[in-house]
Amino acid sequence: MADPTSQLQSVEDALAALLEGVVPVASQPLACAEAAGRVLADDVAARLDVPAFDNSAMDGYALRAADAGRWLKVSQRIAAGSQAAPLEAGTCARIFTGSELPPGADCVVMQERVERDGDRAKMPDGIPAGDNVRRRGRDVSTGERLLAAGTRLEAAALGQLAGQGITQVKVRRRPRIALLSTGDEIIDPGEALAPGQIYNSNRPMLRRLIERFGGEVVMAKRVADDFDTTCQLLSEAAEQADVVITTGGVSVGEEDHVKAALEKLGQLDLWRLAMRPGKPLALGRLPNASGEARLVGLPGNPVSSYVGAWIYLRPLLGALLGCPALLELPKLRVKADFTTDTKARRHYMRVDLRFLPEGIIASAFADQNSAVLSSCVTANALAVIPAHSSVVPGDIVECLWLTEA
Ligand SMILES: Nc1nc2c(c(=O)[nH]1)N[C@H]1C(S)=C(S)[C@@H](COP(=O)(O)OP(=O)(O)OC[C@H]3O[C@@H](n4cnc5c(N)ncnc54)[C@H](O)[C@@H]3O)O[C@H]1N2
Ligand code: MOO
Repeated sequence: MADPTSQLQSVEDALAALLEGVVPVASQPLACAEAAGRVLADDVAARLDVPAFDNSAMDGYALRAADAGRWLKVSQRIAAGSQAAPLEAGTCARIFTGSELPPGADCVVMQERVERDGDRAKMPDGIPAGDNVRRRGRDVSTGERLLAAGTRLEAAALGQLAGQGITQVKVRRRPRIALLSTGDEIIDPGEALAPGQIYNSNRPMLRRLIERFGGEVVMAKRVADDFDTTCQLLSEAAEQADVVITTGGVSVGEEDHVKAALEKLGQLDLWRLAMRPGKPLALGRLPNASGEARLVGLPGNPVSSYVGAWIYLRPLLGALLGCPALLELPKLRVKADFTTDTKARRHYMRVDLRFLPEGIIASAFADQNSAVLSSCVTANALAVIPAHSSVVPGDIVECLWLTEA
């Protein structure tokens, strides 16, 4: 009998097939106030120097370094937001953090180091020129690239845009995702559970991951275990979405119709992978009015869907968004505290990375079965255990950190 693992495809081949020919989706102008989490479509150039003028890093006194060590008259007070007058020779200026440095001054001394007597102040010795001065353009110079195309607009990037007075940017539209849940046994929370039925845990789980990866779910339907219905809903989904995701129905059972429907309507690129969980995962294309939608057929077992989403949907959304940070999960090499061995499939084990003073330790969830979703709830990484290998406590394993970008 033929070895059932002999035709398994590698994860690398599957990723290459999945990303082959994928181009970023169209862009749209969007108010910065609405743009958190979105991906920049174009580079953004700085239109201002930041800081816009030389200013003080401390509350204290501005002076010429050459006047250090002397009693100086306090000739002006420069509050933040006001314009400084040139500094008269042999005097100092009372200044505050962020206030403009007066022309002529070249350093600032913090007030704790200064003795004050009426309108005079005693400066400490040996203040180097430039001390406590934040030079114009130190952070950003006009014309330079402020943010690169493909940047995900998170907190610091939104701050950078606001710092330039920018109110609108061009972002990629959110890739549209259709989520089809196959299986006659699947019902939605809120409905009464009959014997043999189970609730649809994959749909809300994948919806959340898709949102974290920058996509939006435009269609979410259940598909009965029936070939014609599967064909009809796959066609409908392909018209509405950039990516059609199915869960379940990709294995070898008589009620598994996704693969056959895909072969009838479009093209099956790849099926059956040398990974655990996720062996029956199917990748393909469905024609639609604008060309084609990609199909990712995730296995029904919740852990297989969850892991498949991190390994395949995250990079696919990265390619559709033109966002390099989403293409690959960050890798860490850390010490394992568990024992395992693998057969013909690479194992993506759900692990908890514990950040201890002595280093990072990967602890594996005890039950790694692909139907046990509890293993994903606290896992913050996947330990990648190569096929035909074994691990004992203390071994170094490669882990993929489960972070959205
Ligand atoms: N004879 C074989 N049987 C199976 C094989 C095989 O190689 N030969 N592979 C097994 C592996 S590995 C996996 S993974 C599963 C995946 O099968 P399907 O993708 O066809 O998924 P289903 O059979 O439809 O469902 C599997 C399992 O998951 C539950 N499920 C499905 N959808 C949901 C949902 N939305 N929410 C919660 N749970 C869901 C479903 O009830 C089943 O228990 O096939 C093995 N079999
Ligand atoms: O490939 Mo399956 O996902 O191991 O249960």
